[in-house]
Amino acid sequence: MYSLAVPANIGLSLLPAAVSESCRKPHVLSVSGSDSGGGAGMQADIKACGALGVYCSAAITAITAQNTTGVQGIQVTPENIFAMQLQSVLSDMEVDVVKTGMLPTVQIIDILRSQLESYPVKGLSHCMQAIEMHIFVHIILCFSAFSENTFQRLRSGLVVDPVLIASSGDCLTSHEVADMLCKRLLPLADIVTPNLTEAAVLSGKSRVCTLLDMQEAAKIIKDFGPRYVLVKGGHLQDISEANVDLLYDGETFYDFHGTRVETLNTHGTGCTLASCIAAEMAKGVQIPEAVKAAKGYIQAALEHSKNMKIGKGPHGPLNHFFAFPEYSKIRRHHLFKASDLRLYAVTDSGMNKRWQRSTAEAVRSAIEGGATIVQLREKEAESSDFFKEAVACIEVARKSGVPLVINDRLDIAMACGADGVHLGQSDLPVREARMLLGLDKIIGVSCKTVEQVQKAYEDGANYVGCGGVYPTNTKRNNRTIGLEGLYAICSASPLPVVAIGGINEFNAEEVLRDRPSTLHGIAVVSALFDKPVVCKATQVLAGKISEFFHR
Ligand SMILES: Cc1ncc(COP(=O)(O)OP(=O)(O)O)c(N)n1
Ligand SMILES: Cc1ncsc1CCOP(=O)(O)O
Ligand SMILES: [Mg+2]
Repeated sequence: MYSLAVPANIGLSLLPAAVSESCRKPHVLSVSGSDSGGGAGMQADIKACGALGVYCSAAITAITAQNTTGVQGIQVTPENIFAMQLQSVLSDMEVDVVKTGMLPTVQIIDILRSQLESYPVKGLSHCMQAIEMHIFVHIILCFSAFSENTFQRLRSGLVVDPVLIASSGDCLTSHEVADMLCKRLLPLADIVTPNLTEAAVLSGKSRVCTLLDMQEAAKIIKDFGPRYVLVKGGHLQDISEANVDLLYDGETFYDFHGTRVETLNTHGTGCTLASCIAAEMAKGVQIPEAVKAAKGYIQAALEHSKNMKIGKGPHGPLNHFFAFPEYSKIRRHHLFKASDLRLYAVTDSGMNKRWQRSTAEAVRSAIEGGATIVQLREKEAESSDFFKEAVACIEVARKSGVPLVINDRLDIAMACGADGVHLGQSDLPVREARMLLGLDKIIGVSCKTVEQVQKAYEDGANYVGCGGVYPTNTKRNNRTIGLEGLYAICSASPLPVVAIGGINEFNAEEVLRDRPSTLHGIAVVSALFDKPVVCKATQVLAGKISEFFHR
């Protein structure tokens, strides 16, 4: 089992990541009920996404009359206008992730399912194709494991919060609806997020009240087809286990520990958690990391809401915007963002020595000039020297909030507390590196083929380094794949890609002009470090590439 303590400030650290320079906003479509009290449902979804810098559109499934004392009334949205809301948004706007909340009737679920088939969101188109392919391959290969894997890994873009019972205890839907949810929606879902009561309903168990029950329920729910099941243990009987959420991917259970916050202002935490997961996914974050980030946000929101007084009832709402006044003061934590790849500086001590500067000085200059991430690449150094250099460079990078990763050497990365590691195909396997580094750290992988990219994705990498795009003297005996090779990989990649190899201020435009959407930047060695003034060289390159990231 994978154990993860969630630091209370992680939500805060996420917020600046939301202040994106790119004009295209990650987009979540919330399909949920309206809460007149403003604490849960659609209102919570929009606030949570907004707080994380993600655009949120809305298809309202029902209008509820609610306040801090409970639910006073429910009016289901007429089917035609519900369908029209979905159609309006999905036909016009680029939705990254659909997040569902209250789905009050089987008709509403049916409409949603068929609209998702007509207007597949990012990843769901793959899913639909994958279902067809799955059925086909299933027949051909007689239910082989291959077909199942193919089916599983091609999905993304749907978060299902199975809102069956309100936090006040009010029942919001019927068993018939729960059944429909399992059969029609869960097979499409990336993740489903039941609390203990919902996990019992979905799994058909009479009660889910221990960690073992949670595991059993997760396994049963997984069989309906979602890629991940997150059973939320907020109300576990055993107080020592309370606040443990279990994430299950069909093989491994990941447990996420939070610290209990003594507060009654908990209305809407389920909706908020699922929305945060959807928001992080919309930014390109992978699901286990999205869950961790979302838990961190909830924890911080609970902390900051405990003294808030809204309404006379027992369950007040969260303050979703707790960190806004703090915006300017918050230093970015190194939760990976694809935009970090924009101008990726890879050091070379040989070059820096030739120009008579230490690696730390070179890193400082590259960051001053606009490098967005730094990789320390030492092919010859003794471990002790590499470690010392890494410590010095991390000190420099931390001051500016630019992430720093170590090339090849997981041991050095861990020992010096770097933000991550960049691994080649012959280095330690990514899956093992992820187990050792945990979910917070960045893992990049060098890939030259679509199969390598797919594996990197499955094993938990954050990004892919792809090249050599052009011939280079910096890395000998390295096959050049050209722009076509790069773009072929980008178009098949579920991960953000950075291009590397022979890129400089003269050809960067060519690489980025018609870039596929998964190509998030360029990585360079000699174009920065084989120059007399690193800061100037970085500024020039940053200037050349900036226009391609302001669409
Ligand atoms: C961003 C980035 N992409 C690719 C590489 C190459 O890594 P690898 O293939 O392991 O080769 P070495 O750099 O270790 O020689 C990279 N370093 N960075
Ligand atoms: C490390 C690496 N991996 C593929 S090409 C390359 C070298 C890139 O160096 P340069 O930017 O000087 O061509
Ligand atoms: Mg390597």
